[in-house]
Order: sequence, then C-alpha cells, then structure tokens
Amino acid sequence: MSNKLASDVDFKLLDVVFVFTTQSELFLGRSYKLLSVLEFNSTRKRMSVILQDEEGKLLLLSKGADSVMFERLAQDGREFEDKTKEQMHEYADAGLRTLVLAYRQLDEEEYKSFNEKFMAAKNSVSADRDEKIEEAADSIERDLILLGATAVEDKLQNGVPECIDKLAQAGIKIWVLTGDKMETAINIGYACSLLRQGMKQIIITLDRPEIIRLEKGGNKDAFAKASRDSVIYQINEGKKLLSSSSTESFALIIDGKSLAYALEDDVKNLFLQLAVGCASVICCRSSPKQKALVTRLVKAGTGKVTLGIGDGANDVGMLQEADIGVGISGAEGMQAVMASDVAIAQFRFLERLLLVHGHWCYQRISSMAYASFSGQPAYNDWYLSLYNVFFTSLPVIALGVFDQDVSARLCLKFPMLYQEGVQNVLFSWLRILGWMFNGVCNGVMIFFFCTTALQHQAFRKGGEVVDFAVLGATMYTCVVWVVNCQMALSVSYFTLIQHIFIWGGIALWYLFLLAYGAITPTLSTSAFMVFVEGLAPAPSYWITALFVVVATLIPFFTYSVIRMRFFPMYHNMIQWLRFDGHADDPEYCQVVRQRSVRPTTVGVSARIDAKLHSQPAASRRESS
Ligand SMILES: Nc1ncnc2c1ncn2[C@@H]1O[C@H](COP(=O)(O)OP(=O)(O)OP(=O)(O)O)[C@@H](O)[C@H]1O
Ligand SMILES: [Mg+2]
Repeated sequence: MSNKLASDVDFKLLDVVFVFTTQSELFLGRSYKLLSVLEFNSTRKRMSVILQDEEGKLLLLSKGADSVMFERLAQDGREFEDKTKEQMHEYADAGLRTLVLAYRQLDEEEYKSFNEKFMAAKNSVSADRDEKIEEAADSIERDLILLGATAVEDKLQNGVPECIDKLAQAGIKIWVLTGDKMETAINIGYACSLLRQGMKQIIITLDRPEIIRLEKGGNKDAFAKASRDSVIYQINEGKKLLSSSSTESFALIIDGKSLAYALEDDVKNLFLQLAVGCASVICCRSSPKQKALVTRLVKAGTGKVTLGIGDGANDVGMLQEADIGVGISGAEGMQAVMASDVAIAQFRFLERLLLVHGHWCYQRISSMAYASFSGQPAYNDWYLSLYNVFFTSLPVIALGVFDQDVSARLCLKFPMLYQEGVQNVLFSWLRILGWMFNGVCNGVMIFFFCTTALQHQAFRKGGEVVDFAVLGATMYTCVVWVVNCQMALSVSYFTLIQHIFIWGGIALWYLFLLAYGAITPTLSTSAFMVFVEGLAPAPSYWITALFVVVATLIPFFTYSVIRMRFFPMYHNMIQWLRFDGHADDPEYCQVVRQRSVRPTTVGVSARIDAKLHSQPAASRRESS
C-alpha cells in the first residue's frame, strides 16, 4: 500500500497526520497529549482525536469520507475546498481510496463541556449509549478547517475478476455494496469487469447543482423533498431508458444519500424493478444498515436466494440478512467471519465454494433431504426394541391363532371356499408386496404428517417448540395406534382375547412411557419424563395423534372397502351373507355358489348345476 498526500496540503499537516496513530508520543520533536478518541464506524464514516500540545493548545483532528467531511467545514475553512475536490476526483478515478483531513482549535470551555457529555455517554449503560456518544461527537466535529486529502491504494485481491466472470457465467447476478466513494467504486467495477466500455451507466446521485444549492440554502424540509423527488425522477428516467432498448446492457450506480430515499417503503419496489433490469448494480457510500436493507429488499422482493460476501465489520448486517453469509478472513478483523455461515480466506475461493461444493451439496441433499446426512434415529432405542415384543406382537399372534374369516357353518355350506386354499389365491406375491407397500406408505405418512404438524409452532402453552424426543414419541404413538387399528380392521372374528391384545397393546405403550420416563435420565435418556412433562400436558400432542392416525388409516380403509364392495374374493362374498342376513336365502346362496373359483363337476350339486345349465337360457335368467 502506498500512502500519498495531496500535494497542496499545508505543511502544518505533517505535524498532525501522523498523530492518528493512537500513541500520544512525540513526532518531529513535539509531544502531544491524547485526550479523547472519537472512534471510527461505518455510519459515522470519520474518526477524530482531541490533543493537547506542549503549549496547552487543544486541537481536534478529523479524517473521514468526503461525503461527511465537507459538510462539517467552517465557512472560513474552505480555502482549499475546490482544489482538494478536484484532486480527490483524480485519485478516485485512479481507483484510490481517499480520506479528507481537517482540524479545529478548541477552547478550554468547549472541551470541558464536550468531555463531560462524552464521558457521561461512554459510561452510560442504557440502550441508547451509542446514540449518546454519536450525539456528543457530532456536536464537536463541526466548523472544521480543511487541510487536504490522502489517497491510499486498495488493491483487489488476486483472482477477483476471473472469479466474478465465472460466477456471472453461472447465471449469478452480482451487486456491489460498498462504503467507497462513487468514482472509486466505478473504477473497481471496471477492474473486476462488472462494468465495461459500451455498457450504459444509469447513475442516481444527489450530487446535482440544484440539490447542492438547496442544501447550502439550509432549508432542511425543502432539501429533503427535492432530494426525494429527484431520486424518484431519476429512477423513472432509468426505467424508461431500460425499456427503450432490449439489446444494450445497463449498469446501475447509486450513492448512499440517494439510496436512503430509494429504500423508503413506497419507492423501494420501483428501485428494485430498475435494479433487477440492469446487468450490474453498484451501491456506493452505503452504510452497514443500507447494505442489510438492500439485501433484504432483493431477498423479499424477488424471492431469490441471496448470498452476501464481505470482509469487514461494516458487512456484518448484510451477511446476517442474506440467506447465505460468506465472511472473508483477513486484514479487516474477525467480525465478518464470526457473523458468517461460511468463512473463506480469499474472495476467489468463492468460485470453488459455489461451483464445485455448491453443486455437489445440492445434488447430495436432493437425495438426502430429510436425513441431512445424519444417521440419527427418530426413536429412543428401547421404543425400537420393544416394538415387536410388546406393542404390536400380541394382536398378530391372536390373528394368527384365532381368526376366522367365515364361520364354520358357512364353510360347510360353501365347500367351494376350500378351493381358495387349493389354488393358493391368498398367498400371492402381489398380496405380500401389497402389505409391504402399505407399511411403507403408512410410515411415510406418519413421518411427514407429524413433522409438518409440529415443526413450526409452539408446542406447549409456554411457547416451547418440539424437540427431537417429543417428535419421536409423537410419531411412535401414531405408529402404535395405526398398527393396532389396522389389525382391528383386518380381524374378522373378534373374541375377548383380540380386544385385550389390540387395545392392551396401545395401553401398554402409554404405561411403558410413564414407567420408562420415570427412571433416571442416565437410563431413560431422551425419554426422561417425556410423557408426563412433554406430551400429556400439550393438547397439540393429542390432536396431532388423533388426526394423523385417522388420516393414515384412510387409504387402507378405503382400499378394503372398495375391494370388498366391488372386487370381492370368494370368501368376501360369503362374508356378505353373514352381514346381509342372506345366509338362509337359498337363491342368494345359489348365486354365490355359481361365482366360485372353480365350477363343481361331480356330486349332487354338480348334478343340480348341470340340470340348470341345460335349461333354456331365458328361464335360467329368470331363476337367477
Ligand atoms: N479508520 C478510518 N478513519 C476515518 N475514516 C475512515 C476510516 N476507515 C474508512 N473511513 C472512511 O469511511 C468510509 C466508509 O468506510 P467503510 O468501512 O464503511 O467502507 P469501505 O471500507 O470504504 O468499503 P467496503 O464496504 O467495500 O469495505 C470509507 O470509504 C472511508 O472514506
Ligand atoms: Mg472496508
């Protein structure tokens, strides 16, 4: 970095320039006592110190951005104003970062009253401490005498233009939000190829003669109104220009003062429309808050995903507002890195971060979205172990041992039913796969219903949201209910044992939760007190369980009903006899018999059948 001083700076300056290091020790044979430091921040855009020299003279020395320093000069302190401005333009055009230097002599009284105010502000612990300090500082940093300007070369990091080029090719829109002066920002825009010759620049600025005249006039209201109108007018002009040509590409450059008006509620959408239509957008002299507001505007206004990248404390708001904040660690301290989601060491690494890792992650997450690469089971280990043992096994055993789809009497009455076994219609692969499919569907439904029902809201009265243990236990409750209820739906013949097993299995789950949750947390881990303190007092647990269970049962229930009603198997038809009370209606029984899996060829019934068949078709139809 090279430090250059503006050439016409009064040589008195040499005495003061170096005092900006915080030591109060001596330079050029003089010693100064450092009395106060008015710190820099990106909103103030300036920094001052108050010194006392050997003769006891009090000096306030300030340095800062041109936009704030020039308006703080005294009427008689502007001797070098035009010359300095001219030279600063030159420096900024060359891409250098400029600072304006100014000073003022203070008298004892003034310093004393300032110091009291300043110390009180610094020592205050109220929420408006910063505003108080700012106010105190503001009151003394006035009526300054211009000394000159410095210019510092602020080099782009390696590989920035190439990186930006790659990102642009990837279809990413790039906005530059900087605290720098407009000329410097434009120059840097060229250096990193965001701007190029032949691109039409739409510049929105309040650096216009009529506005400056009003500002000097001192009527604040008139000035604010004129500024606002001017910004709206310029935005509208820009939009007209934009719509007049579809082939040219445009760059929008806006300074901080105009941005303040452009971000007002009723103007911001207009501004966004203009900005979105431009190929590049550069916001200069923006404060940290404006950086954050612009990011929010883009995020909310376009619905696009935003990424903020920055290295300084002035980027923290923006990094936190953006969907993804990337901090660059380096010369400007650690604030940006600490506020970021991802930290990198150099800007150019962003290329690899997005184009390589971004792509891979996207592709991986698309197939892993819900587990997020985690092998964490949703259920406590003991829930899983006891699933087959206590909560769901007994009804299955009861079904396997006791179930009767058709009563003994009907089995005997319709011997053809036996053919279902001989022809093995019930043990088909399709049926087995169908049951598996049913299981998977139920699992998926329970998971997604429960997570969506519970995820984004307060779970209990106190406003607590669900944690993993509560979510797991809720899902498990639904699983136990669904499995047992499906069992109840599949059972054709209820005995007391079936009832005890099915409803007992469900009751056992709650008893288990109570008992297991009551033992020490070292053993019960995530289930500790989960029912007593977590689930039971929360109405949302009971409501969720009720609705999820009913909803999950609907597909199975619908399937069973449709199957039974429209595509009955032979035993289903016989079951109907029981339900419809047709069991003793000989004609109906005859119809059922005729629908059997295979026609009978020998025996008494076959003889009757054969006889029926040999009758004329018309009378047969009658008899049916
Ligand atoms: N230590 C300082 N003392 C006085 N003025 C400063 C100091 N640092 C920066 N400035 C002035 O304040 C302005 C704003 O600084 P800020 O840190 O917000 O942004 P920046 O560093 O210029 O740009 P970027 O946003 O790209 O980091 C600078 O352009 C400069 O003119
Ligand atoms: Mg900076």
